[in-house]
Amino acid sequence: MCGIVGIVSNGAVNQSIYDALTILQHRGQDAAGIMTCEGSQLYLRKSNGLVRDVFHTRHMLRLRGKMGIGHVRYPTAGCESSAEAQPFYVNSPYGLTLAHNGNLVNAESLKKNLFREDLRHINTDSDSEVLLNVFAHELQRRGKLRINADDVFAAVSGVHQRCKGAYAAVAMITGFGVVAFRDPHGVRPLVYGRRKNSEGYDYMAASESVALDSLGFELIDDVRPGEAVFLGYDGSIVTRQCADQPSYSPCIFEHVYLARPDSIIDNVSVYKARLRMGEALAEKIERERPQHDIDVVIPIPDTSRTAALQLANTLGIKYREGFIKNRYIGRTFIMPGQQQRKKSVRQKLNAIELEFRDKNVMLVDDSIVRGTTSQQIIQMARDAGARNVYFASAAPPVRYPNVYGIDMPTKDELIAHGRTVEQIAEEIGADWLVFQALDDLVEAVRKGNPDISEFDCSVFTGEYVTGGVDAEYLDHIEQLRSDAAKQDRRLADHEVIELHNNA
Ligand SMILES: O=P(O)(O)OC[C@H]1O[C@H](OP(=O)(O)OP(=O)(O)O)[C@H](O)[C@@H]1O
Ligand SMILES: NC(=O)CC[C@H](N)C(=O)O
Ligand SMILES: [Mg+2]
Repeated sequence: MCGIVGIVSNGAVNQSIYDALTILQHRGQDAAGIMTCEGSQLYLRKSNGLVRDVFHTRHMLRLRGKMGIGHVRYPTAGCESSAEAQPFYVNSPYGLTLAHNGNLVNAESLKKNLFREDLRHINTDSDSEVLLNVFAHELQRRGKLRINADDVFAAVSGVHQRCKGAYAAVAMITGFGVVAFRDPHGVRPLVYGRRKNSEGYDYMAASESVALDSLGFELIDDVRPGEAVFLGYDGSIVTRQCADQPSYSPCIFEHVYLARPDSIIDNVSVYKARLRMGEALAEKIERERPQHDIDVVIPIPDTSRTAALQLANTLGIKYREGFIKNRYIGRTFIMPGQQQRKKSVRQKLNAIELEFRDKNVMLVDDSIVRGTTSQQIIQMARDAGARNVYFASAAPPVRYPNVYGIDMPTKDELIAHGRTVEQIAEEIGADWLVFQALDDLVEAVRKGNPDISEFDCSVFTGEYVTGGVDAEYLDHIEQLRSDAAKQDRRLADHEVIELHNNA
């Protein structure tokens, strides 16, 4: 889950793209990049770090032009080198750049085909560079010096035929426009909107609607699964369905954890979905333990707050902010290494003792993935004097790897994999553990938009909506992306062989 944005305006876009990336920062904390276009010239700045660290005034001044794309990265393929920060660039045809959220599951075979058949060289292990080159090849096949929106849509159709997996992307065609497109299952989110300018409208496509809101854009619509939205350099906008058989099957984990609560994804308010998750979980608690002795409900900040609040309301129990979050520490789950994640929980959260002493506390989190947070937080609650520590997860047990843009590729790193609920409770040290039922989670989200035919629930079920994910593939990514493999790569020297970058 990276964050992407593309803007076409009648004035400079550098500051708007920067602001949008800051708002999407929760989707990727490892690297950031902006590419802008002025006439036939492209300007790029990308590097590892948070948005505020990557772009200094001198970079911003050089990012000229009234059209551009941006990216915040949470790597799920390749390595963490700044050379794999995005946007990516390829010079032919026309000078193309691309920013991608998601993960291709057939990147390796595509890479071979690109080399053998399309005569294209890929310089990194990033699947996003593959995606860009497939798009480039499909556009090149049109064989035109001057293209129109139909050519762009035909190229997106070509991408849909060749690429498998999850991709929400913005691609910029030098001097011509920005196209935003989403894979035929719509796994990762993408919305677009407009803002009035002196001549017409500025257009923006972004991962989440909160980026539109904050910059004064009104939401037009979601980019539908398989659809492409072309934002012309001349201020025009055209949309087209480019997939033969699109199906609405977005990732449910966006609603559990990834997205901001103030976003609306596929017409579902994330905030309301989380409230409904809290309500359903409270009802399950009442069914399973009508005689419970919970004194107080305490969320584990940040993401679980919304669900925990409604859980407490439904149970009719006090809701208390017993943990205070250090606002300067980012999200721990999307940090690159387990050591860093472990250390960050303690730096990030601190208990207010009076909310715990001699009480039966119910801690609520949105999900338990590796168990890093829950293990430590339960101990902190005990250290603060809690009599009993109960734990509720607003999502079902996460038992299977994600292959669509969330970096949890190794089943053995998941605390719920191969364990019963009782065993998980023992592992994390909870006196009682309760998980949301999958049907209740699906219902909580679907209620916001009954047109969604199914959700990608693969982390809970092991069923992958796009197909193309078999045991061999899962073994392969496990070897590439386990914590141990990543640690080895981190120690290796990453020479940055890059095209021009505004350092
Ligand atoms: O079981 P784990 O592997 O610890 O993963 C799950 C935890 O990680 C996330 O929090 P995070 O700190 O990333 O972000 P938040 O502040 O948005 O809750 C999530 O909200 C859970 O608290
Ligand atoms: N989380 C994502 O969306 C990652 C995008 C891409 N696969 C990368 O690793 O850079
Ligand atoms: Mg959390």
